[in-house]
Amino acid sequence: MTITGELFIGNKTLKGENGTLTAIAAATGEALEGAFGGASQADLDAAAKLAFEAFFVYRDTKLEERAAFLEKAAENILAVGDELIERAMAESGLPRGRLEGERMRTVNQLRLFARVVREGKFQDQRFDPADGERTPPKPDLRLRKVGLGPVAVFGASNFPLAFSVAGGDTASALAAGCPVIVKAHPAHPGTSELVARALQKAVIDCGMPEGTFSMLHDSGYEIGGALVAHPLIRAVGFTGSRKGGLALMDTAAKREVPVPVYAEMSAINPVLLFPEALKARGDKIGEAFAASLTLGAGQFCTNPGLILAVEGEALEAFTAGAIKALKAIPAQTMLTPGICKAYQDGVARLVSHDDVSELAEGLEGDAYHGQAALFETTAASFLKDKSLHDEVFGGAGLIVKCADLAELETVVDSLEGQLTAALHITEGDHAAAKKLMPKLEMLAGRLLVNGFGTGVEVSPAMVHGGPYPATSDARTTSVGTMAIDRFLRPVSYQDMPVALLPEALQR
Ligand SMILES: NC(=O)C1=CN([C@@H]2O[C@H](COP(=O)(O)OP(=O)(O)OC[C@H]3O[C@@H](n4cnc5c(N)ncnc54)[C@H](OP(=O)(O)O)[C@@H]3O)[C@@H](O)[C@H]2O)C=CC1
Ligand SMILES: O=C(O)CCC(=O)C(=O)O
Repeated sequence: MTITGELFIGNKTLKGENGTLTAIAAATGEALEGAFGGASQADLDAAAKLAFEAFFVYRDTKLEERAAFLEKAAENILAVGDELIERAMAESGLPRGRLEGERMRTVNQLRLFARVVREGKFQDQRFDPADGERTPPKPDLRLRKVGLGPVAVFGASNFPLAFSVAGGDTASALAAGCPVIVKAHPAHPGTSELVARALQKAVIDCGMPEGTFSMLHDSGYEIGGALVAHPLIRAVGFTGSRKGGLALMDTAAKREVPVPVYAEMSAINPVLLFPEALKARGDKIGEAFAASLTLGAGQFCTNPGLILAVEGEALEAFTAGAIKALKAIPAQTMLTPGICKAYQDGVARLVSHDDVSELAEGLEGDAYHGQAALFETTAASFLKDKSLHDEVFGGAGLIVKCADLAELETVVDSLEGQLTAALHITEGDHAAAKKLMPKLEMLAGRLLVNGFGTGVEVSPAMVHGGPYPATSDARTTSVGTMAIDRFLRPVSYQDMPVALLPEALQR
């Protein structure tokens, strides 16, 4: 398939004329096939108008039809074939195996939401009958949840498939009955085009209203901001930097009618190593940590960037295991030259920090590669300098040595909201771990034992979220079936004649 560089506005495609964006090969910095035309305000208005009109039809589609549409989208993505993987590899620098896995995660995520739609429980229908005998008399009340309206989705740079055009935000919004306008991420515009074509075809194949899906490219910041500000947009899904998420939250809050922005932003995902676990298998945990830290060049928001443990011989065994493993890990291509530069700057800040020691580096690589790095500091230094709490997006980890478990708890208390917190324990650590549980529940959206948070399972019981700044709203998740709740709101019907009730509430 030729990459046309076009915008997807409802069922049409057209070349945007508001500047041009070029796709860059992550490994070489060279231009790839396709010049992508940036959307204008008029293009955005056209997509938003179609989405708003489509909403009134799409929200009332039969659940079976909506589910079949999501399944068709999954089928069409698979039908793009290897071209999708090849293009995503070139644009992101991520390896084939990872992208093939990510494609199946994306497809299965759409299929999972199809099952959620078919089941219908997300509508949360409630019936509370009238009671005229009660004092005061009680009205007949019925409730169901409805879609919020058109949703803007910002694709993520680090997951060109599972968190982008047809990723979790899009799948959950479409499942909720909300049309979607995607702002493609400039790191993978060609991949975005191939997926957008599959989604647009699914809309047409399944006879969904035109405007159920659109996708725009932005040659600067202008259209992304204007999309969030657009009065016909009713919610926003975003995965990316804290700076970007905050800017979009600010735009949404300043609208005449503010709308929710579900932003998944930065995290350093603390890993707590408890004494008995360290004694039993410190070196093995160290090796596993090095592997998780450097997965996908460390470009995961769930990356385990912070190790907390009590200093001593057992911690040294962990550190030795991690150093040995890390030194053998090849540098990997990073997603974009900009992300690579930000990573190198972050590492350089740690290298030159007076209170931080560099323990090891991974193998050296080429210009656009991220070289893994491991650092250590003391709890006192970490508590003193808040800049050490900042995410370094990539394969850099920081070990914080604590005098005892009480000091480790003080460090936990000092942390910002996180996506995950991992505990490495044996049975002998249970009492110490249990004591920390209430604090950890306050800290993170997902608590996990004897593992690392990278690789989020798409499940009904998953929370991929957490207190600010991990996300903009700790009550939600961006992965798993509960993600649908972000794009729904409840409506109550009081003493409504049956003829006026939505079909699902007529009984
Ligand atoms: N924790 C995490 O999960 C992740 C963190 N990051 C962090 O983000 C850094 C940059 O990566 P990137 O993925 O580009 O993330 P960004 O947050 O910079 O960008 C994400 C998306 O939001 C858009 N955007 C950002 N700021 C604005 C704004 N003010 N107005 C309108 N649109 C905006 C971008 O558009 P455009 O680029 O067209 O301007 C892009 O489409 C990384 O180095 C890393 O630190 C990145 C990915 C995931
Ligand atoms: O670990 C994962 O599978 C998902 C990570 C993620 O959401 C992200 O890096 O943006």
